[in-house]
Amino acid sequence: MSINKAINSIDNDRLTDDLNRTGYAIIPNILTEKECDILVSEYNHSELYRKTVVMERHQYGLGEYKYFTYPLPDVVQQLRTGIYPLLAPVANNWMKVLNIDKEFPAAHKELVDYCHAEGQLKPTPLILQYGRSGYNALHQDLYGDVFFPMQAVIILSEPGKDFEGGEFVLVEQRPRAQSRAIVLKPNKGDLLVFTTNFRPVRGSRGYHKVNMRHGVSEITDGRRYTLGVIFHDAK
Ligand SMILES: O=C(O)CCC(=O)C(=O)O
Ligand SMILES: [Fe+2]
Repeated sequence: MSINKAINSIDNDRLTDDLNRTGYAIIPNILTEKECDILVSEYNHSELYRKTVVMERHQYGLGEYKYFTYPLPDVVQQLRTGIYPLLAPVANNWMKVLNIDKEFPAAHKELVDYCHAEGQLKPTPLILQYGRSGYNALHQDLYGDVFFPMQAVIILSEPGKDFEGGEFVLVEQRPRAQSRAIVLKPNKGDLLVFTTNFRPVRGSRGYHKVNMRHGVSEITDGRRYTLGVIFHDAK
């Protein structure tokens, strides 16, 4: 199945409902095994990337990631432009219920144009690699004043076969309450959409902001690769 076909067959109502209820959604089988394997096999093709980050040097965790350069590989470009239009209406509704005067454009190209006009020129999609003992500390991916409130990852390795451990962790910082952890185990090729910084939650006096951070628990064995798709560009 082509990526466009996979994206077209997403159940949009369910995606919207999951995001509104929980701040995340898992969409199975967006990439084929082969598409995942190709991205992994190109991890050492240095011409595809603009920057490599060794995570332990910044205390981001243990592992390494590389930001793609423009033009993005076709698969990454298709995912970024294909998924965005499904998420923009959800993001706009989030801003509306939180009384934030912000509207995201319907097409991804317009969001990129806006980022570029604000001096955020660098592409943010990335590929991450963690070996045994690797992990990703809880964080948010904000790269400037312009940011889209949701992002996506695709797991490129098979849990239980290519690696053990390495769960995807979301932590919800509830206002005036203790934080709540959510542990997710997507399969190879699955797309996981999640909240980048905050989402609306309905309380007794209307909606309030709930802050979310994400990370990856320790990889206890093997090697785990992921593709990260962030919709805004970076300063
Ligand atoms: O490796 C992961 O699952 C998390 C990657 C990540 O932090 C990101 O794509 O922003
Ligand atoms: Fe991240």
